[in-house]
Amino acid sequence: MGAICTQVGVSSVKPLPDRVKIVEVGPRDGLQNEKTIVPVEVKIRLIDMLSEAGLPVIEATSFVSPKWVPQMADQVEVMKGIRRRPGVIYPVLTPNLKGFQAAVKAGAGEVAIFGAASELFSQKNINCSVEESLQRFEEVTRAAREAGVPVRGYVSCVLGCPYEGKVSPEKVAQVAKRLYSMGCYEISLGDTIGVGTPGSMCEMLEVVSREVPVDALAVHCHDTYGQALANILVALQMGVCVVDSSVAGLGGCPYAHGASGNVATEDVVYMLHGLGIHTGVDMAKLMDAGAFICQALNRRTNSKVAQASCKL
Ligand SMILES: CC(C)(COP(=O)([O-])OP(=O)([O-])OC[C@H]1O[C@@H](n2cnc3c(N)ncnc32)[C@H](O)[C@@H]1OP(=O)([O-])[O-])[C@@H](O)C(=O)NCCC(=O)NCCSC(=O)C[C@@](C)(O)CC(=O)[O-]
Repeated sequence: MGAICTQVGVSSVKPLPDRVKIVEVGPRDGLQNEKTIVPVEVKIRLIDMLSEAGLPVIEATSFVSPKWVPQMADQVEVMKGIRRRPGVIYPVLTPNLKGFQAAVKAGAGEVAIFGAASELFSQKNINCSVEESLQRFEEVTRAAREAGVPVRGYVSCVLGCPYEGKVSPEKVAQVAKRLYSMGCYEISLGDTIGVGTPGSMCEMLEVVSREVPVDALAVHCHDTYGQALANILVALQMGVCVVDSSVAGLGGCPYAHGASGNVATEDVVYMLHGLGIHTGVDMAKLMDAGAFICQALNRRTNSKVAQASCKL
């Protein structure tokens, strides 16, 4: 794999972008796995602090079954309680038509559908095969088109699966292409369990970008093995300009046992600003949001930048 990637890397390295869009997933991916129900006022306050910090996209909640993910059962209250800042997008997860209809009714202006490149993960996460999930997503994208609602698509397990192990880049490309063809404007490639390395990220992106234009791709890295920032940097070098992250590094998928949090937004912003890349994010306000949610959860931050700043 190393040899393949060295070749790919040389031919694919692009100048770093001037600007990167950060998709903040903390209120959804960050909180969905919390065992104790987080009060709705805390979720609303967190989302409002993140919008005040300049995050352009904040994934607010999920319209999934409350039996599957009890932490997201207050989705309607969250959507009604947030102070919508002009220009900020607040997407929500919708696994099927029922979720889509509920999301629109609650005022969602954008939704995300979430598939996987692994059969077993798809079964555990949304109780259906990959093919069945794509058929459900066709229904959602059709309804979304009629309602004028933009749809983002996720592919999970792009660099490895907690149940199947290695996942082929070709399978990732196939699912990403289907989501893109059905109308998703952006495809977020999820390293759900954080096992990827710059080598496997590079190889996967090379294969996927043959099927989906690179400017429609985002990366969504969990930091289980401490590789997330390195993987993001490689993705930027390959032309990706959209990065998902979670304030304070909160999170993990309830159906991906052992997966740690997403890469911390503070750490991504620190790296990007250090590279001279514009994000529109105010680091001080972002740190306040991280401190707020860590205090509310009685949790130490997973952000290295926030940890270092506390020592100053
Ligand atoms: C997809 C289902 C619903 C299938 O679940 P199912 O049990 O197969 O669904 P069903 O159609 O047989 O319905 C069963 C019950 O669920 C209800 N139901 C059905 N749909 C909905 C809905 N939308 N909202 C609310 N309720 C719903 C439905 O009405 C029924 O209620 P009952 O009659 O028993 O009272 C379920 O498996 C589910 O909700 N899964 C969600 C799992 C989830 O949220 N996982 C975490 C997000 S993915 C992730 O974190 C990865 C990501 C995106 O971050 C990227 C990465 O890191 O890789």
